Amino acid sequence: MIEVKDLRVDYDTVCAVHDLSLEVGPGEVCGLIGPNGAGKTTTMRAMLGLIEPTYGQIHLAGVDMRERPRDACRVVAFMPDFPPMYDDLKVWEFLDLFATSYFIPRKQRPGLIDRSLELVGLMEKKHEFVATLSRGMRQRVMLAKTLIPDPKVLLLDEPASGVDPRGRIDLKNVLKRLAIEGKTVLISSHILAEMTEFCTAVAIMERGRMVVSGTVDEVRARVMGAGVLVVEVIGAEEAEAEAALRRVAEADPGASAVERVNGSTFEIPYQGDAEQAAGLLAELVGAGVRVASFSRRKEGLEELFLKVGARELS
Ligand SMILES: Nc1ncnc2c1ncn2[C@@H]1O[C@H](COP(=O)(O)OP(=O)(O)OP(=O)(O)O)[C@@H](O)[C@H]1O
Repeated sequence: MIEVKDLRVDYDTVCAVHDLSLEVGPGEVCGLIGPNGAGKTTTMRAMLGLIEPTYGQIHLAGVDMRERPRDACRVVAFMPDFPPMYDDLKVWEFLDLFATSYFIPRKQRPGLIDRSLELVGLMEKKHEFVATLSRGMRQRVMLAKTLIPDPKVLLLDEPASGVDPRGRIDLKNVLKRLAIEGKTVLISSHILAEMTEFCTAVAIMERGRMVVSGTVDEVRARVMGAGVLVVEVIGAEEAEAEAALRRVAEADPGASAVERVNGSTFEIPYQGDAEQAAGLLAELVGAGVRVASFSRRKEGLEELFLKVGARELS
């Protein structure tokens, strides 16, 4: 678990992080999102104990980074965006080198190396030279290296940059597995669209401040307000269907006025959650509305970020 409270970091005359608070729970993958210079790297460096904050509290898996930095460093691992790699080593040798530097006894190393290679889906490359790997594979080897000491908290700086779509799917699957194992993952990025694929939570920063944070759905609801239900009814009974649709939907406390977007397709601004939307669908069908399709349209993080940015600037 990551708990940051009222963090401030100054570089001489520049205040890079202002009174920032953030909580990320176990099993969560949180995207730390912001434009260049927002303060993402500074926040991560403070969390790793590499920069002394001006003030503020940082707890990683319950350990106070400022009071017990050595213990905190044992529970956290970091993957930088362009990590140095040793091309003339084989993948397993590269991992063995790091396992040695973590003081892992020789007998335990092969098992740990295999486990982390399996987690990132690169077992078949174990005996290949690092030089022969693609950018995406190198990222995954770095991730395997980061996983060797079995950290509870992972900080990943731009892990998807330069990785092709196949590599991103692999990364997404790895992150899912880490979340299932109960790890707490914080990923910094300014590639917003990709974060929608990877993250269960987001923390949006601008000019050193946290603009909004929470699970993707919470942030979406807070920033964007209602989601929208898109309902298509079968055309033949359109007029009747429309009347029934309006009657049922407008009685639902989560719904606002029904709007026809074209022919037989309607949009309903909707505050309710998935459970309530399912209830509304059942009611529509029960009232005889012949529903051809029913979906919840959610805004992507990119729209969210634009909206937050616009609000911040206004
Ligand atoms: N060593 C430093 N000395 C002085 N100012 C710095 C230093 N490092 C960063 N800054 C400033 O602190 C602010 C936050 O920078 P930071 O690198 O944390 O942002 P970022 O969100 O990680 O940006 P990017 O996406 O470009 O990596 C910026 O205004 C930057 O110019």
